Amino acid sequence: QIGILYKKEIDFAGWYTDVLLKSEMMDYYNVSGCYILKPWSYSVWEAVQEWFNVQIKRLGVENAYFPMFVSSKVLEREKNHIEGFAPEVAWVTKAGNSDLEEPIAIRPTSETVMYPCALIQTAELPMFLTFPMSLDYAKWIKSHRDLPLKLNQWNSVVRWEFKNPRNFEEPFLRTREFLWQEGHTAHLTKESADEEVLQILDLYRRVYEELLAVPVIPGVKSEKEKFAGGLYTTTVEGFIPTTGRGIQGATSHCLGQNFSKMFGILVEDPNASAQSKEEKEKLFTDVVDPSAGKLFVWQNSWGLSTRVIGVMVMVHGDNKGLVLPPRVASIQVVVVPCGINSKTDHKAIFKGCEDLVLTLQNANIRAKADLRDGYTPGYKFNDWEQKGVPIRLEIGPADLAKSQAMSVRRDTGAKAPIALSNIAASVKQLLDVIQRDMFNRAKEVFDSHIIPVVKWEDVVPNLDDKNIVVMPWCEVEACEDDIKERSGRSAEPQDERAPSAGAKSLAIPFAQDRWPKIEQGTLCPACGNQAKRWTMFGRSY
Ligand SMILES: O=C(C[C@H]1NCCC[C@H]1O)Cn1cnc2c(c1=O)CCCC2
Ligand SMILES: [Mg+2]
Repeated sequence: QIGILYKKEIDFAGWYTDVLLKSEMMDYYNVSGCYILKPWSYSVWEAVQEWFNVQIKRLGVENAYFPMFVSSKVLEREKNHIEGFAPEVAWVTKAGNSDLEEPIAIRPTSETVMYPCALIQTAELPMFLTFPMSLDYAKWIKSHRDLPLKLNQWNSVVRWEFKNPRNFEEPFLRTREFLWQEGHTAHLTKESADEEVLQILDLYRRVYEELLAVPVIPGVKSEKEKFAGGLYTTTVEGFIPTTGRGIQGATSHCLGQNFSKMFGILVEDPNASAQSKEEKEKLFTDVVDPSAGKLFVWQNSWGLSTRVIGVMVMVHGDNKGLVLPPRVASIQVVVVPCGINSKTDHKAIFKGCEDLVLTLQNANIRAKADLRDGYTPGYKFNDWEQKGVPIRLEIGPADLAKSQAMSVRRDTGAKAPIALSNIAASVKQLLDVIQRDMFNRAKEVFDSHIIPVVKWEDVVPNLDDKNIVVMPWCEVEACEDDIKERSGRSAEPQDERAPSAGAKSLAIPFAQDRWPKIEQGTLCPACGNQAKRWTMFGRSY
C-alpha cells in the first residue's frame, strides 16, 4: 500500500473508504450496499460483542436465535411500526423456478419474528391460532412468574436502503445488511421496563466511551424522531467533527404495551383476585378479555450495530490512516526490527524482537513482531500506521545494546525509549494513556461543537460552521418540522455533494444541567412557544 491518497479534511468520503480499504477493514462486494467485513474490522466487532455479552448476562439476558424470515401477515400486523419503513423490506418471492405461495420478508428487525401471539386476542386470527399455540415469545410467558423475560440476538438484518444517487452508501454507517445485537424484553410493570431501558443505554454509552474512546450524549428522542412502534426512545448521540453531523449511535426503546396488545402477550395480573374457574375458561374462548385479571406485558427493545466501527474510524482516523483505540485493537503493539544490514547480527535482533513479544503476550498484551523479509522498516512503519496499531516498538542494535526499545504512539506520533526491563508494565500503562487521551481529545472536540443557541438567527450559521446547536426547545412536533425546513437553506453556496440538509432534533439530553435552567418566559428560538428542555439539533447521518 502506498499510503492514504485522500486528505480527511478535503475529501472525507474518499478518505473514509481509502482508509477502510488500506487498513484492510473492508472490501467491496458485487451487491450494492453490501460490504465484506475483513478480520481487521470483524475483530473490533468481536471485542464489542465479548464485552457487551458479559454485561447483559449479568442483567439476566439470555442469547437466543430466531428465524430470519417473517411472513407478511405477521410483519404487517403492527401497523404504525411498519408504515414508512415498507420500502426498506426485502422479500423472498421465489425458490428455484417456482414462486412462493406467499412472499416472505427477510427480517429488518425481529419484533414481529419474536412476538407473534400465543393466545387468542381476536377472532380475526385463523382458527389454527385459536388454541394456546406455543408460538415463540408468549410461550415463555405463561405466568407473571416468568417475567421479566430477557432475550437478545446477535444477527444480521436487511434494510434495502434506497438512496438518492448523491448520498453514497457508507460502509458500516448505512448498509443494506448489517450486523447488530437486538435485545427484546418483557416486564410485568412499566417501572421494571423503564429501569432496564436506562441500564442498557448506559452499556451503549460505555461501549462507545470506554471501548471505542468515542464520546456520546445520552438522551431521549423527540416524538417525531422516536421509533413509531414504541412508547419512547432513548439514544446515545455521537458527532462526526469533519462533517459537523450528528449520528445516532445506538437506541434503547420502551415499547410500552403497543406490541403486547398487538400480539396478545398477556399474563395473569398477580394483583387480580383469584380468577374464578369460568374466568380461566374464558381465556380459551375466541376472545380474550384482558380485564379478566390479565394484563398486557411491558416491553423494551434495544439495538447496537456495526455502525459503531464506522463512527470509530471517522472520529479517530487521520491522514496516515486508521487510529485504533487500544481496548479494541486486535494488535496493540507491533515490534519492528531495525538497523539490519550486512554488518549487523540480525539473528540477535530477531531474537530480541521475539522475546519482547513473548514478554508482552505473557502480560496479556496483544503484540506481534513484523519479521517479514524483503520489506524495509519504513515500509513496515507505514503499513502498521495505516492499520492503526496503537504502539510500535523499534528494536535496533543500539537499542539492544542499551536494553531498550524505541516506542512510537500512533495517536500522537510521540517517540520515547522504554527500558526492556519491566517493559510489560510500561507498555500497559502507555496503552491506558493512549486510550484515555484519545477519548479526552474527541470529547473536547465534541463539547466545543455543541453551541447553545437562544436566537434563531444563530442556528444556520452555526450549523454551516459544522456544529450541533442546543436550544431551549418547545418540544412541539410541528415546530420540529419547521426547524428542519428552515435550516435546510445555508448561507454558504451548497457543496453539491453534501447538501446542507435541514437540522433534525438529535436528542433531549438527560444532563440538562450543562446549560442554564429554563425559566418561565424562556421562549423557543424557532416558534416563540414556552421552552421546555434544552434539545440538540443538527444535520445528521
Ligand atoms: O428496528 C427498529 C426498532 C428496534 N428494533 C430492535 C433493536 C432496537 C430498535 O432498533 C426500528 N425500525 C427501523 N427500521 C425498520 C423497521 C424498524 O422497526 C421495520 C421495517 C424496516 C425498517
Ligand atoms: Mg432506517
